[in-house]
Amino acid sequence: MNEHYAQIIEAIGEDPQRPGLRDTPKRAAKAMQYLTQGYQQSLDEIVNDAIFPSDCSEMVLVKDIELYSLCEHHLLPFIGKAHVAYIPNGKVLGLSKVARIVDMFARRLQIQEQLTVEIAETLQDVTGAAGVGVIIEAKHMCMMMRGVEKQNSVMKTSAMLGSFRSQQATRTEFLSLIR
Ligand SMILES: Nc1nc2c(ncn2[C@@H]2O[C@H](COP(=O)(O)OP(=O)(O)OP(=O)(O)O)[C@@H](O)[C@H]2O)c(=O)[nH]1
Ligand SMILES: [Zn+2]
Repeated sequence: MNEHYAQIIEAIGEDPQRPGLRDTPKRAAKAMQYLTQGYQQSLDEIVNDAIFPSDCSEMVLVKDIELYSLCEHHLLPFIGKAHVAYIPNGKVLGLSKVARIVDMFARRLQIQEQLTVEIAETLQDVTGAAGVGVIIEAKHMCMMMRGVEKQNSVMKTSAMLGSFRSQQATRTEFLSLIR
């Protein structure tokens, strides 16, 4: 990856040998590896068996989980928040693991719709929940720094599974809790 970044720096008309840029390919490669570390992670490792028996059957919501992802079309960041809720069905998941699941999928090349669905389906698989709801609101640098250059538009996506899909009351509760 270092070599490729050096080529990109050259291709934009810069001198990869000038002092300020000499270590840039290495740094950029390291940063890119960090931003896409989700590919190296496995769900088992992330969840680490932090699934606990519980009688709770009320909604669990983790709101305002910040996320940083990369749009797969331009490799530019999209940045925002995820709100993740589920209705337990005999088991609850360690609180931090919800955010870890968000990060595992965000730290990949993504489109927001796919990211939203992947988080929802994974939480469903891991917990066997009666229902899962995920909403992501994000700003896309590819729409702000370039292209159509809209600074205030926010993309909102949702994925509703199980009772979040079939029961209006559950969906309404979720939406009112994140408001
Ligand atoms: N649905 C969806 N589209 C996205 C996402 N991130 C970026 N895009 C869009 O992907 C599209 C790619 O369109 P193209 O016409 O192939 O690329 P482009 O010429 O760079 O498009 P512009 O951004 O309109 O200049 C653009 O409309 C982007 O806004 C995302 O998460 N979800
Ligand atoms: Zn983009």
